[in-house]
Amino acid sequence: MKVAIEGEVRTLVAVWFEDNVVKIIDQRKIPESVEVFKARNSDDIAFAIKDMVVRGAPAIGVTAAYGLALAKMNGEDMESAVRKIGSTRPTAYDLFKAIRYMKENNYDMNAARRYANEISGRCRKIGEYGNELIPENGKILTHCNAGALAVLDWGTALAPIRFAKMEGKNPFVFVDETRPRLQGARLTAWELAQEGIDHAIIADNAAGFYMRRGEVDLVIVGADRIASNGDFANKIGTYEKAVLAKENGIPFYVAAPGSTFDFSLKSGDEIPIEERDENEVLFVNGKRLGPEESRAKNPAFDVTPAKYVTGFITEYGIYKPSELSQMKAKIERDLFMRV
Ligand SMILES: CSC[C@H]1O[C@H](OP(=O)(O)O)[C@H](O)[C@@H]1O
Repeated sequence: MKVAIEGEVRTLVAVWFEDNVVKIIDQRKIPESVEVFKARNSDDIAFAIKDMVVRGAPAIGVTAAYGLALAKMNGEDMESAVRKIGSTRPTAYDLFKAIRYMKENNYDMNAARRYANEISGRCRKIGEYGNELIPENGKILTHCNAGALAVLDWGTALAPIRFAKMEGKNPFVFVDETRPRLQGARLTAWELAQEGIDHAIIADNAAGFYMRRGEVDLVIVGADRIASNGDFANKIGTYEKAVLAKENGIPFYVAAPGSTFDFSLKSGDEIPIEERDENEVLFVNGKRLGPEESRAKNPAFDVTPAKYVTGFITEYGIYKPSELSQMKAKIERDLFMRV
């Protein structure tokens, strides 16, 4: 996807290292503007992840990788830098995978670049495999943003849709707006519009309406952490979409690279769920929605049991939840992934 960045038309990547700073597309500003947040140290990196300047499991991992390499370049105390970045957001497993990878590779900038390139290439494979699931004129529902902005360039859930578009299959996407931070309406819709992929933003509450009317061929979502048994955490609201898909006999797929799988967890009950500031729910664009007296609850993710998952689209292929042990074996033989 080509966009104007700092006055120059270039291929969009969510985060990169340039001019001795980590440059991050500021996702808080899209779709009004495309602005670059410049991180000069680990404090800036931690802020960018926590405040969702950058978000999306793989993109958080890549940002952490570049951020730790930057910290080492700056001569920072690395234990402190790791602690700061590692304590930003608890759910996305890619964050912890990236930290382990960088530690094993002495926080070297070339290792960060290698991490980024590996994630990008793996998500391209997700696109190739997932494309096989999309029929001609296929209608796909997705939740939140699992696109280039959540990864680097291809995305995860949007990667198969990009391949289907390139292959002339004319896909259509139902884009859940995804309250409260509206990653669907703001980010997924923006990515699809940039690439001329036909889509419609829908209220989160409207997904079941279209599923029951038989207008959705399949659901593809991203993930933040996937447990050994195939339970997975993803943006709040994913669980109810999965239940509705099963109720309506619609295939439900989860697209994620190996860096999102946490085989140390037996089930999704063990996945830490981030609670975010209540004001993300109480306010939209600075305007309070409810009365002053009202409080809000704001879990950023929910866990979907494996029984609702048709398959996981990964760089190794497509696996049913019951086949994840085969994928675990592949990861254990994968020099990059097995950290
Ligand atoms: C490709 S991972 C994207 C994943 O991350 C999002 O959460 P957040 O925007 O809070 O980082 C959401 O769960 C997406 O599916």
